[in-house]
Parts: sequence; structure tokens; C-alpha cells
Amino acid sequence: MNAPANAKAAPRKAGKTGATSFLTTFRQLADSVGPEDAPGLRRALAGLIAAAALQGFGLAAIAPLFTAAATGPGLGEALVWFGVMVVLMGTASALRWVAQGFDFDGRMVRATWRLRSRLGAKLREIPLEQLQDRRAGELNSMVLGNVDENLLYALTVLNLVFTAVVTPFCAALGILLFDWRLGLLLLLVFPAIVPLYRWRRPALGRGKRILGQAHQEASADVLEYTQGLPILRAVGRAGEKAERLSATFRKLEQIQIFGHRKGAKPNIIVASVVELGLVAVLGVGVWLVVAGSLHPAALGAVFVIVVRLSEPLSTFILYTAMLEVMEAALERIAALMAIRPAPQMDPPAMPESHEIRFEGVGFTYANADSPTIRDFDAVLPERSLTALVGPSGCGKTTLTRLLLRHFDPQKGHVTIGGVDLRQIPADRIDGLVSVVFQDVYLFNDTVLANIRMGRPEASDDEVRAAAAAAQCLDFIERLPQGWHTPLGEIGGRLSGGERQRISIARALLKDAPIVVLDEPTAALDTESELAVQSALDALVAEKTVIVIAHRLSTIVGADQILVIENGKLVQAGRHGALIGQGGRYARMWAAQGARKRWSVAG
Ligand SMILES: Nc1ncnc2c1ncn2[C@@H]1O[C@H](COP(=O)(O)OP(=O)(O)OP(=O)(O)O)[C@@H](O)[C@H]1O
Repeated sequence: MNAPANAKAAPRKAGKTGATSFLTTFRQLADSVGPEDAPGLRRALAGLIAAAALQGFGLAAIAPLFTAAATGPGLGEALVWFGVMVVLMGTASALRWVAQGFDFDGRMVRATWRLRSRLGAKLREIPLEQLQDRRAGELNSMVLGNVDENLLYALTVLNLVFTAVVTPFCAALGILLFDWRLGLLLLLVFPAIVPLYRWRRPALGRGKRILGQAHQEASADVLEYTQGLPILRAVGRAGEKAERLSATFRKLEQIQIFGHRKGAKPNIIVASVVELGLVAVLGVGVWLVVAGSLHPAALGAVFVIVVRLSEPLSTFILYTAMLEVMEAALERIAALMAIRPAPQMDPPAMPESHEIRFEGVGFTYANADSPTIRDFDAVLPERSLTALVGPSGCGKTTLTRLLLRHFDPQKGHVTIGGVDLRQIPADRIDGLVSVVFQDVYLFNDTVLANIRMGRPEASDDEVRAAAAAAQCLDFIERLPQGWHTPLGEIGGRLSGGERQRISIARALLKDAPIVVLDEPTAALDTESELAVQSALDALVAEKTVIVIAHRLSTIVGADQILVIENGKLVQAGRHGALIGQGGRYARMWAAQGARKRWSVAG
């Protein structure tokens, strides 16, 4: 067996002390663009760093250029320095042009698209239990927002950071070669701001991570609110929920205010240190000129350089704040990518028949204290209909989710045709089982495409045949654009029974050997129920069927009824035999009969 299942992925903490290094950010960035684009991205980053360095040295060349122009006997030396400056600046521009080509020629956009696809593929293989722990809005903001935050602007942000740090540093090094006293003074500004920055960075990083989290929560709340609005209005609680939403926004506002305050202080400190340091350099320069050991032209040149560099250097904390946003997004993406898929047991196998067995199955949800399923043994013969009955919360749905391998039991095992589910490749289990739920999810696509989802390679005729067998034709023909009506626009106008029949058509098209029916007719009126029932009859013929049922009248003909209580199998048999035993099932049957008589009488 490979890696253990259900490994909850902790966000990757890159820095041991909390302060993540730039190198870690680069590495995470390269990881996130994937192996195809990582070398190109590395080259682009190296190009931007080299461009920033050359630009710094080019600026430093102004000092000898001015001095030569002011003191030299002819234009010769000045021209040489001018040439050096032009070559350095020109090469810097060319390098930057080439490096940013990664952005301009669409490779970054393609890398973003690929990352989104990888995240999508990851969502497909993540054990569903873990996926359900995350809210739809959070995933949405991760797959869309985080990917854009982290990749699309990466090169622009990094270019700003490099020109704010590398260019001044190299300019100072260049001046050092020209006049060691001024160069040294300029270089001293760096040891002053680097510790300041290192001291503030963990707090800034934490702030950005909290902000990112708050954004995700707000996005999930907005999605939930808008999706649930019809229900909230119906129960008159839209205002109450809106207040909760406002509370989320207020929390976001507080975090933003706090973050700005936290970010502003180091910003002002660094800006002040830089400004004071540069003024000190000029002061010393003036003093050297007065003392006669520096030519005024050289001071003029240093003045030009200082003015040119003071702005980016003093605002570099701002740019690094953008880097923090990127890093926080990268961490969230890395955490999602680190969740391992359910393990595959060796040797991989596919069942040849479709008898289902639960053998000594025990299962406890990750966040629950006691087991939901206990010592559960059952055999569901091939091509038979088994009904699961029992009080609400007894574990019926959990059993079907174990069959779909949304999670693995901690005890015992589930087999199909004698093959342990863990041996069956994850993508093949989906092909073995069709599920028809009470709530049907319709995608924002045409009716045709919604049904075709059952088997994407199916021809139009096959889709139409499945729809006919599922009793869909009458209402599809009444739709404004027939088969090509987009269900996103009118999905809400389809009745429960019609939605249900679309989902049965999907299952018919898929033609999986095992069918799970999760009370598909429970919420329907009698007329819809009849139509859905005939659709179901077409679906379940010759299949191994599991029905979750609350209304016992719907399952009297089942080949076997499994009565579950508190996660345990308490009775099994046909309806008549179970009534004869006079146990839990007979009491449930009597209670439902009494309820029916009471509602008729009432
Ligand atoms: N993701 C989860 N985490 C923790 N507990 C869960 C989870 N899903 C379900 N449960 C709990 O497990 C128990 C069994 O739930 P399950 O949905 O299987 O019951 P059920 O018999 O299908 O109920 P119903 O007939 O009401 O649909 C319940 O107590 C439920 O609260």
C-alpha cells in the first residue's frame, strides 16, 4: 500500500523561525507554475535580477562620467564612461525585455491556466470527506483568486522588489569603486534596513495570511448567502443572515485596519532610515567637497543617484507586502496540493461480478467521538434490490458513501465482486456505481449536456434514448429551446420530478452495474412519483440496487431489507418475514401505517 490515507495537510511552513526567505518564495513559485514552465520562470527571475544589478552599476557610472566631463582635458574619458553607462543601461533594458517576455508572450497566463487545471484534478482525487470539510466559496476563492494573486502579477511584483533593493545595492557598490568613502556610506543604509525588515516580516506575513483567510471566509459567506437567499426569504430570515454577512465584512475591515497599521509602521521607519541615511551621504559629500578631497561634479553625480534611488528603496516594504500576499496564496495552494489521494491497495483489480459485501465494517467520522457504523456485515447479491431502512441518522447514507469510497472504514472492508474497494483504481469506482439523490444538481449547460454528463462520449441519439426511457421527453419538448435550453437559466423552473428524471437519464446513460437510490421519490407528489417510478424501473432492471427508504411502502417488494439502528444491522430479510418476526421493522411498519390512517382521517 502507498501513502496513508486522510493525511490532513498542514499549511507548508517554509521558514523554521516563521520568517520565510525570498528563496522559499521563489521555490514555491516555481513549484506552482509546474515543471513545464519552472525553468523558464527561473531564467526570467535571473534575468530581472541581472537587469536590476546592471541598472545599478549603470547609475554608478554617472559619477566618473560627471567627474571626467568636469575635470578631464578632453571629451575622451567622458565619452568612454558615457559608453559604459549606455552599454550597462541598454543591456539592463534588453534583459528586462527578454525576462518579461515570460509574461508578455502569454506563458504566465498559460501557467496560471495549468495550475488551475492541476488544482481541479486535485479536487477530483482528494478524499471527499476532506473536500466536504471545505466550503465551496473557500475553494472558489482559492482556485480563482489565489491562483491569480500568486501567478499573474508575480513577475511585475518581483521586478519592483528587485529594482527597489538590487539596483540601489549595486549602485552603492559601483560608487564604492569610484570613491570608497561615499560608497561605504551608501552601503551602510542596507545593514540598517535589512534587520528592520527581517524583524517586521514575520508579523507582516502573519497579517497577510490572516487577511487571506478572512477573504476566503467572506467569499464563502457571500456564496452561501446568495445561493440560500430563496430559502432565507421563504423562512423570513434573510435579514438575520445579512447581519451575519455584515459581521463577516466588519471582521474583514478590522483585519484590514490592523494589517494597514502593522504595515504602515515598518514602512515609515524604513522610509525614514533611508531618507536620513541618504541625507547623511550628501552631508558627508558636501563636507568632502569643502575639504577639497571630492570634486563638486562627483557630488552632483552622487546627488542624482541618491534622488533616483531614495524613492524605490524607501518604499520597498510596500512591494514586499505584495510579496507576502503572494506567499500566503502559495501556501494555501501548496496545502491543498499536499492532500494525498486515497491509497491504492496492490494489486489493482477490477471486479468481474457485482455482489457487494460489507465485512465487519466499523467507521467513525474524523470529527466524531463515537462510531457511526459498527461491526456491519451484509451481503447484497448481484442483480438484487436491497433496501436500507432505519431511523434518521442511523448511518444509511454513510454506508452508501463507504461503497462509493468517499472514505475507508477503520475496521473491516467493503468488496464488490470479491475485490476490496481499495484495490479498485479510484477513477473506476465511479464507473461502477450510479447514484440518484433526492436533490439533483443541474449544471449551467444545455439539457443535452446535462444528461450527457452520465457518459460524455455518448452520441446524441443515445442521450435522447436515455431521456426517453427516463420519461423526460414530454417536458424537454416544452422547454423554450428544447434540448438546447440552458438549464442554468431555467433550472429553477423545472419541477422536482423533472429534475429527478434528468438525473435518472444521466444514470441510465452511464449504465453502471450498481445503482444507489437515495430516496429519490421522497419529496415528490403522486403524479411526479409515478413518472419517476417508471423511470427508475428502467434504470434498475438487471442491476445491483441499493435503496435508502423512509417510506416503507415503497420497498415492500425488495429482495432484502436491512434494518439499521445506531450504525448496527439489527434485522435482515424480506418484508413478509420481517413483519412475521415482530421486531423493530414490524414496529416501524405499524407506526407508518398508523400515521397514514391518521393523516387520511385528519
Ligand atoms: N461528515 C460527517 N462528519 C461527522 N458526522 C457525520 C458526518 N456525516 C454524517 N455524520 C453523522 O453520522 C450519522 C449517520 O449519518 P447518515 O447521514 O449516514 O444517516 P442516515 O441514516 O442516512 O440519516 P437520514 O435518514 O436522516 O438521511 C449522523 O449522526 C450524522 O450526524
